[in-house]
Amino acid sequence: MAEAKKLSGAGLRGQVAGETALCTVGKTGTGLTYRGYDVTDLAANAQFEEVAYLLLRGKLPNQSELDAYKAKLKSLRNLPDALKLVLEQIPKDAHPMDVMRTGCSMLGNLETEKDFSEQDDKIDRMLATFPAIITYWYRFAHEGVRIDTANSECDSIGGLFLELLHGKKPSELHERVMNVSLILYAEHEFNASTFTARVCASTLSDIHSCVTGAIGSLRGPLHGGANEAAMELIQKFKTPEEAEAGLMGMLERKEKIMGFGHAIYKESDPRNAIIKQWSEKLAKEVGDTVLYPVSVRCEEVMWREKKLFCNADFFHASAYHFMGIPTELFTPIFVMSRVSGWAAHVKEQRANNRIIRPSADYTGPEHQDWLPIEERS
Ligand SMILES: CC(=O)SCCNC(=O)CCNC(=O)[C@H](O)C(C)(C)COP(=O)(O)OP(=O)(O)OC[C@H]1O[C@@H](n2cnc3c(N)ncnc32)[C@H](O)[C@@H]1OP(=O)(O)O
Ligand SMILES: O=C([O-])CC(=O)C(=O)O
Repeated sequence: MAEAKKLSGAGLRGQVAGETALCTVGKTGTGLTYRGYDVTDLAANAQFEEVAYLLLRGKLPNQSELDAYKAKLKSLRNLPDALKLVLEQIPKDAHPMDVMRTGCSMLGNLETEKDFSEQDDKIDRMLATFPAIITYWYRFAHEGVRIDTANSECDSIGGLFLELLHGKKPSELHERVMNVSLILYAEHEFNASTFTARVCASTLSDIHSCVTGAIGSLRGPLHGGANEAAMELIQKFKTPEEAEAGLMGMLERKEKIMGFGHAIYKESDPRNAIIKQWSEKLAKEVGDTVLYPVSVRCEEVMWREKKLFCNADFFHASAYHFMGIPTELFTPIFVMSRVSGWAAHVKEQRANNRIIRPSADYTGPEHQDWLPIEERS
């Protein structure tokens, strides 16, 4: 009893809460695989759509399967008018993660999953429309423009997002970085948002409810929201020396440094080295002499002082910034990617379901006698 209490009080860390064939995280202190494929190989060679297919359909697609899958996703990019109307009501100062949550939920109202035989089509529709949902709202709220989300030039989901955001086809480099980023964020075993999706799925709820709940979990700064918090941090510093002094002060005051540390990895987050390389390339492209060196110094200081390493979020901040992406849209990009992992977990849960319902150790008062209202203090 006492042991169980200690464990549940500590965020269920180290407890096995189910089975998955989708992903391994940090098996050797580091390392990340999707259905047995190393994320480093996937990030170097695959397209995000290929990885989504792998997660959702169980195998890497051959060329004709990939072509057909991409064509299907491309054909699903239009937004229903009723969804556009809802997005147009959301204020400019709303948090874009709230927009994603509402957008997903509204899509579920308009195109409800009536039974699980529809799940693949509903999932593909979410993959195809999420970049459109966030950019439609963003451009309408900030510029008063109603963008056409259905007829963009880019084939890829990452390219589509940049094209809709900036109103022009992205460079090859930027489309490639978005592709890598979406691959890195696609799946991560029983992280908080995925676990949320699985708990919801275990009640036999619909796919939009599972994903809407997961978006809510991802929003927090201890999870997906850390990429935005990391951007706010590095933007405070003008030089690596300032960054070092600033971080030392924060550590002394026992403040959390966003973008560092991990619940599972003990040595490093393998996604960091990959996105860091791309951030460096982008820094060169834009002639940055501040944000990238500041980020590198933060990494050095955190390792030297605390043996804490950058997680996937830290160098994503500078990489996204160099591509002209507003900070508040960083976490919605995570959603565009992770919907593939969430949905794959929902499918896996449904295929072998039992309602997820753990127990709690009771820590409240023992029996209390009923008190009539006039006798209460
Ligand atoms: C894609 C993702 O979602 S990755 C995670 C993104 N989140 C962040 O970057 C937020 C910052 N990081 C954190 O808050 C944590 O490291 C988490 C939430 C990721 C993991 O939390 P936990 O598993 O509870 O951390 P863990 O048990 O390893 O912490 C060990 C110690 O390091 C400290 N620590 C961990 N991360 C940090 C950090 N980023 N900054 C300062 N100290 C930290 C903890 O406070 C704890 O100290 P204590 O023993 O004195 O209490
Ligand atoms: O696994 C976790 O706890 C958080 C994480 O890195 C992710 O979801 O990508």
